[in-house]
Amino acid sequence: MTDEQSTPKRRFPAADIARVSVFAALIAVLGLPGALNVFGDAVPITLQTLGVMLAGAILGTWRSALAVTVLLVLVAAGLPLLAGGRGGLGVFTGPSAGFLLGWLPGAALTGWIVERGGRAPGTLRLVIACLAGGVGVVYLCGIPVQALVTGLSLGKTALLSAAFLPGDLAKAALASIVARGTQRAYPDAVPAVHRERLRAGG
Ligand SMILES: O=C(O)CCCC[C@@H]1SC[C@@H]2NC(=O)N[C@@H]21
Repeated sequence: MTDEQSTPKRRFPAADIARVSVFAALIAVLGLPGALNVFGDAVPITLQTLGVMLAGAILGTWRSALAVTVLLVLVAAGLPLLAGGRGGLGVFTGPSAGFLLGWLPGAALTGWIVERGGRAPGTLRLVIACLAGGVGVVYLCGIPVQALVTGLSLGKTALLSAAFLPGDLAKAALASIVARGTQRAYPDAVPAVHRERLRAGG
């Protein structure tokens, strides 16, 4: 019997715990440059969305969702891990709460598209994934909550959120380039389901 046959497969190997922790930490570190508040106190421009896209694109669906969950739990517990050194339960009732919570499904969808979505070749699939998850889903969760909390109309809030687009498009492009480089340099670091596609040239 080989070692592989005799050792029971762990549901969550140490390497995955390490990857999830590293990306939760990366999202936190990307908050260090600070928050740019273009609408007074409402929703800041932050580099942390780059970390969310990178987590989805490199870790895949479940691991990226877990990385964002770890970050959000630490934030809820009061750690000042959001851009500008914010944390605590209050941020989940503020104008940016929907965006913040949207990071979770946003990262997961990014990962899902990278792992399983469509037939688009590697880099294009990464760009589509980052745009759909890291921008589309995050805005879909964020804009209605911001409208509700601020009392502005949905249309006005959506219009205001257009200010995030140039930065978020640049982050999606950067995340795709970095993720593609990571896939090539460390094929064993990407989720198994996606590794098969990479081997097949996807
Ligand atoms: O720090 C927070 O309270 C959450 C910030 C959410 C920022 C949103 S995410 C999408 C959009 N892009 C940005 O750079 N900022 C907003």
